[in-house]
Amino acid sequence: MTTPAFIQVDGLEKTFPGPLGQEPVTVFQNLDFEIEKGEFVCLIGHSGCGKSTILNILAGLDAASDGYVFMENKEVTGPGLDRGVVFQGHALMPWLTVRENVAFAVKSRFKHHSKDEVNAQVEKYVDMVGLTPAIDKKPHQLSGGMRQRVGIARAFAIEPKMLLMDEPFGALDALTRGVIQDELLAICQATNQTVFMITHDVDEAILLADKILLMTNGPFAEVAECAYNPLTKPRSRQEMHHDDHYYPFRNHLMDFLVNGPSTPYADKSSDGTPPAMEEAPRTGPKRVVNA
Ligand SMILES: Nc1ncnc2c1ncn2[C@@H]1O[C@H](COP(=O)(O)OP(=O)(O)OP(=O)(O)O)[C@@H](O)[C@H]1O
Repeated sequence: MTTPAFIQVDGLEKTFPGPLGQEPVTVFQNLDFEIEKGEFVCLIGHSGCGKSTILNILAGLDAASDGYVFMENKEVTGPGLDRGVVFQGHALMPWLTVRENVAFAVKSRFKHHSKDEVNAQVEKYVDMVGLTPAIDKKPHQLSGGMRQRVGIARAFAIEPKMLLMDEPFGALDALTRGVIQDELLAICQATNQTVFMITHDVDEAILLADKILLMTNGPFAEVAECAYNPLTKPRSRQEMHHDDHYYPFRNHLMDFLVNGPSTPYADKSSDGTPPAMEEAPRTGPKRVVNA
């Protein structure tokens, strides 16, 4: 008998009631996928295909219309502190300092921790995201990137079995985004964290994910492909474009987003070598031959 995956999603479907007098809308259907412990999974797909709804169902914040989510063989039926969620808007409490915001989550998760234990836990994770100098500041005294880091520290500080992130870096400038991606990668590698993350950024997915779920457009969206990241680990933003798989894999993901599903990446090269680059269409001017 095979051991069930850490997260098992079976036949997930979500139908929302339509606006007054209109038919209900099935946003996605027949979703089946698995997440192994310690795996980093990214979900990509166009706006409206239901990515946030899926994440909310995994978090237990929304209910599926059909199908199931199991975590460690137990059905997910509501929110729980075994799952940490990071949204695009960091959702910090503005009247609390960084320390107090993170401590609030730690105290809810570890009810029997002493004051010193809570403090130690808070300081460990605030330090991990490089915010020790700002630990006693309030959110309005921080930049957007710093606030997002607090959200990440808070989610990690409860030591969740699974971290769920909905476009956590979507509102950040490219430089800050890169720095926090590197931090996230380092923390995930150090803690073997299981992560499910939504992103619109193909390079972010290639850098961070072990596997990438590719969703078709809604309504009736489905996961068309589960693409395993062929780039060797550890990956870095600075080096990953030198990996032979980078451009073929990136092109595959971009082609999916532009043209829809095609041959799965794994089937394009069965022997582990990168598939040959598809030749770009020749659009240059035709050579005029003088008669
Ligand atoms: N509570 C709701 N009631 C009715 N329709 C909803 C509700 N929540 C979401 N929807 C619809 O479900 C669809 C999927 O929404 P969702 O936010 O999950 O998509 P998404 O893929 O995350 O989009 P984006 O990439 O733009 O964030 C959208 O068409 C949205 O309008």
